[in-house]
Amino acid sequence: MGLQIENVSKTINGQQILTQVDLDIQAGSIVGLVGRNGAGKTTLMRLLAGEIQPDTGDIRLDSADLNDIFYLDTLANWLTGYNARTAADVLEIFYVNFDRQVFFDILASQDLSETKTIASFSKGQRVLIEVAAGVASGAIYLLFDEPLDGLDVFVKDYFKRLLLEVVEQGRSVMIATHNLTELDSLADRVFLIKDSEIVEQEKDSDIVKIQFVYEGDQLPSNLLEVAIILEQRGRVYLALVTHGVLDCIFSDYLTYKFVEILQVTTEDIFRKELR
Ligand SMILES: Nc1ncnc2c1ncn2[C@@H]1O[C@H](COP(=O)(O)OP(=O)(O)OP(=O)(O)O)[C@@H](O)[C@H]1O
Repeated sequence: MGLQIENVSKTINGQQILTQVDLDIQAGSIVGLVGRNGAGKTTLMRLLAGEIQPDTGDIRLDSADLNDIFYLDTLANWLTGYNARTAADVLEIFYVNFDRQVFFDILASQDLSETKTIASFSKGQRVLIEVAAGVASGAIYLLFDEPLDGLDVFVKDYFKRLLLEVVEQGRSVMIATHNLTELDSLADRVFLIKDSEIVEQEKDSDIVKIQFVYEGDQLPSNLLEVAIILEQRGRVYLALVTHGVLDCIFSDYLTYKFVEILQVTTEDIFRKELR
């Protein structure tokens, strides 16, 4: 069950964008897609939505119906000349299960007018209209490119609640984002695109984030070789290490003091993988 991508590669204008990508999106899950600017996140979404074709590989959908995927390519140009009512007329054509009531209820809950031209809404409000369209579309797979961009904290909270409702219905969401902190509280799985390849970020990886005070003048070279120092303030260090290194640090309690283990975030992994 789900949406499966197998061995997908894509070249655009001679540039290898994606190489042998394998990914599956299970029913009722939220998947995060991260990577540096230009890594290929939007390209992957366009492939999933059937807007462009892979050079090699397969994209398989359990229902075999591409209308089960909701994706709006360029938000800036999307239906901006319409208002919500006329946009709903267009969306109904594309998504056979589009539910106008759900669409208008979401807009009303956020005080967004049905008759105002979409172009005249703020950036964050337009994002919300896109999300409302996705939820109301009835599509099983919702692909959102930077949906957290420009949302204030209250709208973000509302967005998260909407996503949880979507997931409870057995539908799935893919979010491409640079907002790694928000992803931690949202995504069941996170995939990183790096050098045109995709890697799932293991939540239970061997990496540990620690904060400690080092009493010596300079961190020893054997630690520098294996640790990633995220931050240094005076003698206080924030670092990523493996469990094995942690054991050595704990055994040297005279020079390493106040060692505190902190939660590893997606942002930490991102920094580690891409440095
Ligand atoms: N139509 C196109 N013509 C030429 N190059 C393209 C085209 N579409 C994408 N690319 C290139 O493919 C690469 C990946 O672009 P893509 O938009 O998928 O990246 P992204 O990860 O979404 O980036 P960002 O985080 O900046 O939005 C970039 O180098 C981009 O220039």
